[in-house]
This record gives sequence, C-alpha cells and structure tokens, in this order.
Amino acid sequence: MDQSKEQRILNTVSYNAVKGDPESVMKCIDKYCSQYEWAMNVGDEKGLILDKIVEEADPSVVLELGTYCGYSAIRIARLLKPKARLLTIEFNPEFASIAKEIIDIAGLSDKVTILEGHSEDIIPQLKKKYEVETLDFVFLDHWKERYAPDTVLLEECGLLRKGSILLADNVVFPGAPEFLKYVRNNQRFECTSYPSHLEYMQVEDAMEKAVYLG
Ligand SMILES: CNc1ncnc2c1ncn2[C@@H]1O[C@H](/C=C/CNC(=O)c2cc(-c3ccc(F)cc3)cc(O)c2O)[C@H](F)[C@H]1O
Ligand SMILES: [Mg+2]
Repeated sequence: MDQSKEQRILNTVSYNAVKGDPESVMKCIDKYCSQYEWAMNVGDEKGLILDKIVEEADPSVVLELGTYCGYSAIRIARLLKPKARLLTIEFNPEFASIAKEIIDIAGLSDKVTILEGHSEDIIPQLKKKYEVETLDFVFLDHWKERYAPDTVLLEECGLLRKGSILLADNVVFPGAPEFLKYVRNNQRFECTSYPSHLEYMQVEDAMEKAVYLG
C-alpha cells in the first residue's frame, strides 16, 4: 500500500533535515509543503506570529490541541526555556507516531510529550495524571468546531489562570466562528486578532489570541 502524505513528510525530514536542528526541520517541512504537497502545518507566515507570542509569554507549561505532524510543536518547543514543557494531544495514531519521529529528529523529545487520545478525554486528566497545575499557553489547531467546547472544558477543569494565553489557528479559514463568538463576547477573555494567510497559500486567514482574565 503506498505511503501517506504524512509519511512522505517524515521521509523528507529524515532525509534532508539536520538532526537536532529544529529550524532545519521546520524549513524542510515548509519547503516540501509549499513545493510538492500542501499540508495543514501552521507554516512559516503564521509561524512567525506564533513565535512572537510564545517569546513574549515565555511559558513554562504549554498545551497544544492537534499535533498532526509536529510542526507547531517543534516551532513552540524550540523557544521554551530549559525546564519548560509542551504537552500535545493527538488522536490519530499514525499522525502521533509520525510526529514523535519528527520531534525526535528536531532533538526536542525531552521538551515535548505527545498524549495520544481525544482532547475531551485527556484535558480532564491533565491535573492528576500529567501533573499540570495550570496552563500558561494553549495552542488550538485541532477540529475547528471543538475549539469552543474544549475552551469551556479547560476552564471547567481549572486549567486556566489569570493571564493564561489561548492562541487559535484558522479562525478565518477554515474558520472557527463559534470559538470567536464565545471568547469575544466573554468578559473573562481579552481578545486580539492576528490577520495572516493560510499556510503556503494566498488565502486570507487569521489567528486569535484570547487571554484569560480569571
Ligand atoms: C477533537 N479532539 C481531538 N483530539 C485530539 N486530536 C484531534 C482532535 N481533533 C482533531 N485532532 C487531530 O488534530 C489534527 C487536526 C487538525 C484540524 N485542522 C484543520 O482542519 C485545518 C485545515 C486547514 C485547511 C485549510 C484549507 C483547506 F482547503 C483545507 C484545510 C488548515 C489548517 O491550518 C488546519 O488546522 C489531526 F489531523 C487530527 O487527528
Ligand atoms: Mg491549522
């Protein structure tokens, strides 16, 4: 049976990237996905916005929803201070195993833990099973209609504290209208829009930052 697109992305990374160099892994994926096969990585344009927001936040505990091939996990983890860690949730076993290998090639396995399963099952386990107190930063990039319910779940589970930052990809395309409605009409969140473009395309997109005010 011929390989999946995600397997081909792993092949190009393992063949062309410099082991232990996150930047070269990112470049390799961006080059492949802009020249050969489009894939839903946050990409280099929105990635730069993500970088700035992560650097400004300098988070110790990060949660990502939707690992996919691990591109944004690498993008975030490469900026984290030594003791900081990133937990990323992925329910597709093929994607989880490909992401694990790509994150390992980037040399970031000590900072990144892939939690295999459904966000709505794993989020309630973060405190007890994964020793999380509260989350400093959450990157939402999974199924778009799950952004809002999972935000409510994070709050209900006591995982957000004053100043916790939520950053959501694709709020324009494919779009996350319920999420935008929820956070923008909620005085417990301070929202900022970051207009950009869909990864590797000219199509308009944006990311939304929602800071939890407690
Ligand atoms: C719902 N709970 C989940 N728990 C754990 N893993 C999950 C969960 N839900 C999904 N996953 C996991 O998270 C990933 C899903 C990412 C979804 N992303 C997109 O759809 C998405 C789509 C486009 C896009 C743009 C234009 C176009 F023409 C077609 C597509 C662009 C983007 O940047 C995206 O992020 C993964 F695949 C899935 O297993
Ligand atoms: Mg996305």
